[in-house]
Amino acid sequence: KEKVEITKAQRALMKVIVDAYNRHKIPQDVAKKLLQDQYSAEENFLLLTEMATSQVQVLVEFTKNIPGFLSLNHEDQIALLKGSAVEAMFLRSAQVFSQKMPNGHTEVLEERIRKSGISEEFMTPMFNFYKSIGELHMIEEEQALLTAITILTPDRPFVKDQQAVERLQEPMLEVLRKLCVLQHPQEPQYFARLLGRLTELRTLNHYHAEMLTSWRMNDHKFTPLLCEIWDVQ
Ligand SMILES: Cc1cc(OCc2c(-c3c(Cl)cncc3Cl)noc2C(C)C)ccc1-c1ccc2c(C(=O)O)cn(C)c2c1
Repeated sequence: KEKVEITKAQRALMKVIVDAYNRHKIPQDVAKKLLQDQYSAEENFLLLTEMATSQVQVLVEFTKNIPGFLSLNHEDQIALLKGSAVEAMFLRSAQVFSQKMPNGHTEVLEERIRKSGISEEFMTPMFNFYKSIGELHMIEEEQALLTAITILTPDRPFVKDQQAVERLQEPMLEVLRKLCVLQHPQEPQYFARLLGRLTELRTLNHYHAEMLTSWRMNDHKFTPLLCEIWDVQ
């Protein structure tokens, strides 16, 4: 039986990531807007666009706190953010869903997503993903590390120095592997299940590109920040 122990250095790395993850969240006044009572498809789209824009800002701040990220080549920093934004946002919105947000936000959020001009064919994989994340009952350390690992994916488009990104991602994967063994001793496959979610996330990129196209076809406007990070307009 392998004796798994998280070293002091690994615990320090985990603390930096979790603190950054907890520090950077969508401001409450933005999240609260979900509860306002207009429910038209237009209103829902505008609210979700505001959420997404706020979430991108949160994501950029979180990423800047990942040890070593700011030492990467600047173009690679941009390539990693652009390449991982949708996945990190699906991961965050899935975690928010499964945490059963306070006072019924979850139902309201689901209602707004279902009525924002997203076609049925994208709803199913999206809510299946939300469900599969919910079933994992991740602790916040796992959520924070999984988000950092998603951002530090070396084979994003246009990344020049993939080895430099691998050198940052590998220690995160090792800490997460040990954490999973310690947190879920009765489930040796838990770490593999977490990594399986990252594969599922990649498929959502494809659906999301189609969602953007169909929104744009119906003349929906995005914010400058979303246009920049998602290469639209
Ligand atoms: C819930 C959502 C949706 C969202 O994006 C909304 C969108 C998406 C899309 C879709 Cl629908 C689902 N998943 C990922 C994408 Cl990226 N694709 O396009 C859009 C807009 C532009 C219409 C962005 C962000 C949040 C979000 C994130 C965190 C929190 C949070 C907390 O951290 O405490 C509290 N609340 C209410 C949150 C809401």
